[in-house]
Amino acid sequence: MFPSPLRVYGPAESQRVVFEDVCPLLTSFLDGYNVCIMAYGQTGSGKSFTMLGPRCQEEPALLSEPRGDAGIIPRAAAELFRLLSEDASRSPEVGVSIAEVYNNGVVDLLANDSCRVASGVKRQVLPTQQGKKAVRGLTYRPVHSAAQFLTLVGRGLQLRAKQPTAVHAESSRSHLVVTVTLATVASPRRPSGLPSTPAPAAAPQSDWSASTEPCQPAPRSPATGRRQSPPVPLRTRAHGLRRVAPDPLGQVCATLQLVDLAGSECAGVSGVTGSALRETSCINRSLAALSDVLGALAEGRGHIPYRNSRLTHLLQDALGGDAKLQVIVCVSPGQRHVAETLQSLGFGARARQVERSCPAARKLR
Ligand SMILES: Nc1ncnc2c1ncn2[C@@H]1O[C@H](COP(=O)(O)OP(=O)(O)OP(=O)(O)O)[C@@H](O)[C@H]1O
Repeated sequence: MFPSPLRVYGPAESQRVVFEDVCPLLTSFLDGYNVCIMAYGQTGSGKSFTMLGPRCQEEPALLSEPRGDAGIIPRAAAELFRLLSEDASRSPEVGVSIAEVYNNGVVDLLANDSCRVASGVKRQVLPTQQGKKAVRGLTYRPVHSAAQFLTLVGRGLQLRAKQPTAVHAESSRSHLVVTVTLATVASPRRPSGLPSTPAPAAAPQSDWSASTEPCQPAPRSPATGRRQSPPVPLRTRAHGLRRVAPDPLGQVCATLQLVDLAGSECAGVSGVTGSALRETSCINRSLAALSDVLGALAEGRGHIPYRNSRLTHLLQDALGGDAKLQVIVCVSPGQRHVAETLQSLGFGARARQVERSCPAARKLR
């Protein structure tokens, strides 16, 4: 077992600093690895702030040039398209789908109803022919810029379930999963200036089987000056993680999942009743199922209970497959939250025992 690095961000640390540690995973994604970055923590502890930024749900579109308190998703969108623009040898197709897990159902947040009005549509998680998990019928939109990407995220957020509680006036009542798909034609890297590879015609089905292609040395980011290889030791080369293999047509399709989990909460403290109480119960059960899955993976158990909740079923390939997983645990420093904070840190410790994980802890400012 390789110990995973643990980074604690204090209350004064900026969103930029947090993103600097996430940034190398984008290079991994471009290099053909599947990646999942998720924020976990009690309600009101700063998960949406970390992943999206402040008051994001009120914005029609998130800024494509991230500034100030912009979170991981807008920064990742900008960095992704910046990196893509730097390499003329790639002719990628980038696509986005956005789903929420609400009351143990998967809802497509980019779907339109029969009148072409944006409305969440329930979907099912089903196995693919490759034995992976996919959401059948999930809307997939090609994007060509960070601005397009973030317009879609803004649109999805308009539909995301929210509910004021005694703890948090804008509490998210669902787990948000933004999936970015990057389809490229597999070819050796070539110096820029040479003719580029033709773009794939359509979003391909992913194939997560193994490849033995060696990794390229990563360049330094002009933004941060840091080398953009993944933080070591994530479960990477040394741990046997592999890039996505090309399909028979030579296409590589890697996925980046950006997950803003709903917050764990004590119904007695958040004061919810009626339908909100049902939401709380579903949120807590799905988070417990997530913790159980990580525990089973950490212990190397033969049976991993992915199917105990829609959340773990949806994230099965990221949790137990060949993805690089980064968990950011958000905690509130207040004394009255100590029980929830300990529970969240316990979750982080559990995630850390899974060889692939690289949890970081974050305090609310
Ligand atoms: N690091 C931070 N600096 C400044 N403000 C923050 C920080 N983290 C969170 N906040 C603020 O705290 C409030 C709660 O944060 P946020 O909405 O991200 O919580 P959450 O964990 O997503 O909650 P829930 O699970 O209930 O949706 C928001 O007003 C947010 O802007």
